[in-house]
Amino acid sequence: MVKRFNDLQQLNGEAAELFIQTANEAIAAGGHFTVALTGGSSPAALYQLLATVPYRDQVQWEHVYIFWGDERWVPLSDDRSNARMAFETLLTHVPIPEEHIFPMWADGVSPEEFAREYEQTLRLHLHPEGRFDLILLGMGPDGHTASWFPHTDVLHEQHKWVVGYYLDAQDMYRITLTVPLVNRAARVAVIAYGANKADALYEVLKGVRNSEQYPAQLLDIADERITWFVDEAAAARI
Ligand SMILES: O=C(O)[C@H](O)[C@@H](O)[C@H](O)[C@H](O)COP(=O)(O)O
Repeated sequence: MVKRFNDLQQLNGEAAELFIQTANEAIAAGGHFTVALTGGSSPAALYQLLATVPYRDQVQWEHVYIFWGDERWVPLSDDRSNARMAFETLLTHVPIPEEHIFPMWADGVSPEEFAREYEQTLRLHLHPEGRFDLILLGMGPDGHTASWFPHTDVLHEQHKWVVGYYLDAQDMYRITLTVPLVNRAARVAVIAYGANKADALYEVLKGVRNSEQYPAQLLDIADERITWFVDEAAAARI
């Protein structure tokens, strides 16, 4: 479903409520909550909100396990790191055990080998079939999500859960969860706001099927399991 907001504070408030509700349901049902965070700039305000009262006190952080949907292959100290942004806005401000946080970065290993190791870690923590309780995503102006960039091979990966690959367009390696793993999640929340997302949002939600060009079209899960949190500027064409 698509939730449209005039006000970003309200958008982030409702996204925070979804995070909290999903966490509490998962913890009540199975004792822990597995979530993959997104990077980019859009989720920063949501993460800051989750780190503040009253939201922060509504999550049993000791039962939360943090992964990432994708990452730029850079050290955690690099200001391009998605993990760094999450630590600065959320993870250092809530009582989550350090051993419950799994950044997509390691020194001294290739991105490809890291991806294989990260997949093994996921197999230890996710429900047997590899189902996250929640995956947070953003969407680029080009219609990419996670690190599913247009015309890349990762769009066609149907077996691996995690892939590390060199992204020519950005001259950097990326680590990303794959399409089948994301589409298996119990819930997905996509945060996309700003006028620069309007064309891509139209193509992804209403346009002709062209997932090579608009990879977020690959988010092919039942409507009640995915929520798009968009502002009116991004929703101008839908
Ligand atoms: O590593 C990344 O860049 C993100 O994971 C990426 O998929 C992001 O969600 C989109 O690029 C939107 O980014 P903005 O929120 O900054 O527009």
